[in-house]
Amino acid sequence: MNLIDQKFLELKEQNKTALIPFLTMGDPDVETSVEIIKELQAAGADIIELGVPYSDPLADGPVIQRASLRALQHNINIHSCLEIASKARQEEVSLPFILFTYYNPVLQFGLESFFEKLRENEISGVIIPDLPIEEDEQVRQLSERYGIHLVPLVAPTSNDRITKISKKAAGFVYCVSSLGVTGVRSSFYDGIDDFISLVKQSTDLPVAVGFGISTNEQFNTFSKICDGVVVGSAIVRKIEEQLPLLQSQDTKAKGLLQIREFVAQLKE
Ligand SMILES: O=P(O)(O)OC[C@@H](O)[C@@H](O)c1c[nH]c2ccccc12
Repeated sequence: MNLIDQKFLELKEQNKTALIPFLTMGDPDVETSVEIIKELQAAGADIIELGVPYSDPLADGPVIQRASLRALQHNINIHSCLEIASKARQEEVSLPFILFTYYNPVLQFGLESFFEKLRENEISGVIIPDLPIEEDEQVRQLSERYGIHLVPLVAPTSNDRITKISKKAAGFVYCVSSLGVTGVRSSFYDGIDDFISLVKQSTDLPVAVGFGISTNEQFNTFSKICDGVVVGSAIVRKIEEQLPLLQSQDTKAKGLLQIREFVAQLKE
């Protein structure tokens, strides 16, 4: 069974909601990303979105854009992200991984070898935000052949495409809570409850929500209506704040602890 399916089943039995952190791989470097992933597991994360930095992250706000720039200074690419995933596994991280990447790096890598490598490195899912369902047939066939869940995004403006997207979904359906780009928010799309219930009616798969979520209160609010909550920018911002501590061996542990404590309180 795919690790994502297994995780959602476990959480459903415990009547719990998945905490799904996103972080930009290689920010600030490969070794630190592996250490942060270990902290996320210790903090109670359930599934991790491993973000592949990209030069033109059109759906990302300033926090993730800055993280991508920092990572790209170290020439982080899909190969490095696979290396990070593999090293995290060697360090006893057993959580399901989802590779989050824009489509261009996948095309550069080669579609078939991309999925071969995902399977080799025990990555259970992939999210490609700029691959519309109308153009994803070849990617979908490969994802099914290699047993990697191609997790779709639905937005409040998806309307009549929600059913079409949900029918082809695998793993879970990712509801984007707001229009615009990623980034911490204090309010969300007006009518978000109706939007999420519409998505839940369109699929038997788990439904997760993301975009803008940064506090324990917001996590608890969404956990009443969703099976998973994605938190990206707030965690990437916490990493950014800790960079001075993370970059020195003497203070690295303190910086990692700050990240772990921030993530742990989201789900308390
Ligand atoms: O950063 P936020 O506002 O917490 O949203 C999650 C987001 O980071 C992550 O899922 C993601 C990162 N880049 C994206 C681009 C499109 C959709 C989603 C994403």
